[in-house]
Amino acid sequence: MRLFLIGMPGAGKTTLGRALAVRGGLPFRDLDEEIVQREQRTVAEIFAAEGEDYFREVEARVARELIAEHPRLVLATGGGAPCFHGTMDALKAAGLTLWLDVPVPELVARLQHQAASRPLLAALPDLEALKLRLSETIAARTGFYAQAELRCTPPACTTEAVWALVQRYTTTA
Ligand SMILES: Nc1ncnc2c1ncn2[C@@H]1O[C@H](COP(=O)(O)OP(=O)(O)OP(=O)(O)O)[C@@H](O)[C@H]1O
Ligand SMILES: O=C(O)C1=C[C@@H](O)[C@@H](O)[C@H](O)C1
Ligand SMILES: [Mg+2]
Repeated sequence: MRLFLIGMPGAGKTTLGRALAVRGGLPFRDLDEEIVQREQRTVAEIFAAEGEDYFREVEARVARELIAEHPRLVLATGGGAPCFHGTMDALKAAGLTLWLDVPVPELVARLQHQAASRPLLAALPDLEALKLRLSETIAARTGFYAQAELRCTPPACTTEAVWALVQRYTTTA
């Protein structure tokens, strides 16, 4: 089986994805990390040198390559990945999608010290601006994220709770 974790930056896709892969004995990949490896530069460097459109093209291609390479997979996607180039449809066609739906105040608490390394959150003057940017981004993306078959929201996004959700879905679907 393939499980795709989607959601906002800071939602915990990488952290939970790794743990779920261990729990289920499945290979784990992180889409941002795969892009960085293949491009030999950071996400911030790609955005700065090539712009967002280029990043979205690479992201969409690498997502499809990972799907083709891995019949069994837990994939932590990038925050914007489902929203460009039909990738949400590609994920849904290839496996089970799970939306980590984390409220804005929690995202702010997690991201306030990390925003500088994230191109779409960098250069914001203060916490209010970060909050506004995250709220606007969620509003624009919810139409994609909400297409996921499964959704969890804290405090129910623990490894065991989500693994049980996945098991229930795969044995009844
Ligand atoms: N369940 C959790 N409770 C509290 N903090 C968490 C939880 N999961 C992750 N974090 C923290 O939130 C931050 C973001 O987590 P993580 O990198 O897993 O998110 P992500 O969704 O992969 O983000 P990105 O879109 O940037 O890749 C990290 O500092 C991580 O330690
Ligand atoms: O939310 C986004 O659009 C992004 C999230 C990160 O995972 C990276 O994919 C990149 O910084 C863009
Ligand atoms: Mg991540």
